[in-house]
Parts: sequence; C-alpha cells; structure tokens
Amino acid sequence: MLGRLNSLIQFRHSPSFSSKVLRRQQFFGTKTLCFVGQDQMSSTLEADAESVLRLVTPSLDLKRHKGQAGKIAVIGGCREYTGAPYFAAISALKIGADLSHVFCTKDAAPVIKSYSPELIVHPLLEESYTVSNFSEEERRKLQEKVVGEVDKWIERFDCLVIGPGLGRDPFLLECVSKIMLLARKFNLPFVVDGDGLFLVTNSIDLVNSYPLAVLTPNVNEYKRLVLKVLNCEVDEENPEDQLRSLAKVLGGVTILKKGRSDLISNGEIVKSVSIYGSPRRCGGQGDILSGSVAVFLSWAQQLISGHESLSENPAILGCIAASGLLRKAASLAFTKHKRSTLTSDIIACLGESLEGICPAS
Ligand SMILES: NC(=O)C1=CN([C@@H]2O[C@H](COP(=O)(O)OP(=O)(O)OC[C@H]3O[C@@H](n4cnc5c(N)ncnc54)[C@H](O)[C@@H]3O)[C@@H](O)[C@H]2O)[C@@H](O)CC1
Ligand SMILES: Nc1ncnc2c1ncn2[C@@H]1O[C@H](COP(=O)(O)OP(=O)(O)OP(=O)(O)O)[C@@H](O)[C@H]1O
Ligand SMILES: [Mg+2]
Repeated sequence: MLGRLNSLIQFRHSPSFSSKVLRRQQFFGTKTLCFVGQDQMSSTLEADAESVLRLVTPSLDLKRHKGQAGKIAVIGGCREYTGAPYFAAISALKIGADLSHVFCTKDAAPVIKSYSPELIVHPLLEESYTVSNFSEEERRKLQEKVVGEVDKWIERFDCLVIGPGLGRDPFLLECVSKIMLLARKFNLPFVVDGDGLFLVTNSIDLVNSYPLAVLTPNVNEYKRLVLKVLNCEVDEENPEDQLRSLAKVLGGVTILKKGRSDLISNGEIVKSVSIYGSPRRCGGQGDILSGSVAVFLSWAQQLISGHESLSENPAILGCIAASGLLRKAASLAFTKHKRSTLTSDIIACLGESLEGICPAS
C-alpha cells in the first residue's frame, strides 16, 4: 500500500503521461509546450488523478453504517447567493458522502431546502441588518449564540466547506471567523472558497499554520491572496514556484489554484491536474470543486489514519482527486450539452464519471 501510494504522488514518467502531454500540446498549442518545460525544470509533474481517485474512494461495504462515508458541512448561503452552497453540498452527496449540511442565513435557508430534500439546512447565520439597532453587548450575545449552535454540531463533521455564497457582510463574516477558530480547536479540516477567501485574505491568521486548511482560489481570489501575503503581482511565468512560496509563507496550508491547469501545493510539493475538462466557464464549477475536495480529503484522511506508516498529506490527495473528477464530469457534461452546459449538468455527471474510474461493484 505504501509503495503504491508513494508512486502515485511522486513524479510520473510513464509513457501515458507523455501521450497526454502530446494531446494537450495539440489542443492548447505552444503555451502547453512552455508549461511542460517549466514542469520538468521545477520537478512539478502532473498528478495521476485517476489513480488517486481509485485509491481514496472507499469500496461500498454492507458492514459500514451511515456517516462512515463522510459528513460534510457547508458554511455559506445568504440573500444573494443560494446556488453556491447548494452546489457544494449536493456535490458532496453525489460523490458518495452520507450526510451534507448547510449553515446559512435565515433568508437563504428555505430557498436552499427547496432545491433538495437531501440537504440538512440550518438557518443560523445573521447579517448586519438584523443587528442594526443592537447594542455592542446584544451583538456579542447574538454571535455567541450563532457560534454556540454550530458548536453543538461541529464534532460530527469530517470536513467543513467555508465560503460558497457566504457574501461579504461584516457581521456575518465576524461570526464565521469564530466558527473557523472553533474548527481549528477541534482539529477539523476545512476548505475555504469564495467569500471565505475574502475573509481569510483580510485575516490571514485564521488559516496561518493550520495544515488542515485547504484554500481553493479562482483567478481573482488568488490575485488578492498573492498581493496580500507576498505583496506582489501573480507570476505568470513561474506559477508553481510562487504557489509553493505562498503555501509556505502561510505555514503549510494547502492551496488549490484553479485555472486551465489546477495547481496544488502545501509549500513543499507542487502537483498539477490538467485532465481535459470543458471550455464552458459557467458559474458554480468552483462550488462543485470545494464540496468534492471536502469529501475526498475526508476519505484520504480515513485511508491514511488506517496506515500509520503513510506520511502523505490527505489534503493534497483530496485536491488531486476532486480536481480530476470535476474535470472528467465537466467533459462528459459538455459532450452531452455543449454550449448549454450548466453547473447542474456537471453535477449530474459526477456519479457516472466516478463510476467510470472506480466502479461501485
Ligand atoms: N449560483 C450561485 O449562487 C453562485 C454564487 N457564487 C458565489 O459568488 C460569490 C462571489 O464569487 P465570485 O467567483 O464571483 O468572486 P470573484 O471575487 O471572482 O468576483 C466577484 C466580483 O467581485 C469583484 N471584486 C473583486 N474584489 C473585490 C472586493 N475586494 N470587494 C468587492 N468586490 C470585489 C470582482 O471584480 C468580480 O467582478 C461567492 O460567494 C461565490 O461562492 C459563485 O460560486 C457562482 C455561483
Ligand atoms: N481555463 C480553464 N480551462 C479548463 N478548466 C478550467 C479553467 N478555469 C477553471 N477551470 C476548471 O473549473 C474549475 C472551477 O474553476 P473556476 O475558476 O471557474 O472557479 P470559480 O470562479 O471559483 O467558480 P464559481 O463560479 O463556482 O465560484 C477548476 O477547478 C478547473 O478545473
Ligand atoms: Mg468560486
């Protein structure tokens, strides 16, 4: 098992890697040639995402009880955004998690519940308009109440996804900061995405030196993070080295930088996932990714905790698996729906895509 795992994470030099590179060169042209050259120079090579998916996905076993395949909670959903937390939470279930919760504002809860009876939705978070006439003391009490409610549940979860559709309301973000500290107290892994990254970029201490934090920035979110932490612009020539530095300066958090190729680093190794996905860039694909990372990270953690000798980072495995599956599903959905492909079409393809890589029986 140890040898197999290490060989998946270590650098790939297989003939199939070369043929994939060739296919990508044909598709993307000279830019890919440049990318491959940098890969080789900096020892950053494409991860074997399909093998990682096969490795971390647990087999379906009649002896297992509800909850053992993962309990995920999404902290997100406000007046403006109800789609994002739904996409993240339902993706977790579609991949194979047993339970998926959403902690959102009171306005967002009935809407999210109406999308799916599968989700457990908690109308808990409060925005500034609720407290506009409150004294400081009343605000503090309300925050304590919100965090206290989350505290009742938190030990049951395997991973949190913080930020899809959270919005940027200051009072709400203050509460979420406290929820992040609570998660750290319980050593609970969390994936930070969307507006969670807005929060973290302005309060780096929330994730600093927490190895169980995974950040999944898109292009904008990455720019803001680099500017804040490294005090410079994004380095398009040397993305792998800059990503490694960023993760290192943040004390070993794992960062999945989304883009044409997804790049993943924990400050030590850098991996990329470039499996062909889809040319559609409809909103919500990052939300699928954040929910998926949470599930695969939990599964990787289970796998590794059963094998003391394994030193691999479950967050890296989770990111590779999630990125690979999302891209496969996006590609399949695009084959079926072409220009009209939407995020819900990609979610509908998650099961079929995973089944193609690691069949249920
Ligand atoms: N159907 C839905 O409900 C969806 C909701 N989404 C949510 O939408 C929210 C925003 O995500 P995006 O990917 O659009 O975020 P981005 O940060 O990529 O872009 C949002 C917009 O805000 C602008 N912006 C940049 N910096 C800003 C700042 N400091 N303050 C205010 N605005 C700034 C950007 O120029 C951009 O136009 C997140 O909570 C995300 O999860 C998305 O996930 C897409 C789908
Ligand atoms: N240029 C691209 N080419 C191919 N795939 C891409 C490209 N950009 C993003 N992706 C894929 O889409 C996924 C989501 O990335 P994206 O940048 O759209 O996230 P996002 O902006 O956070 O999405 P959301 O709308 O959910 O907030 C990435 O993991 C990646 O696999
Ligand atoms: Mg996003």
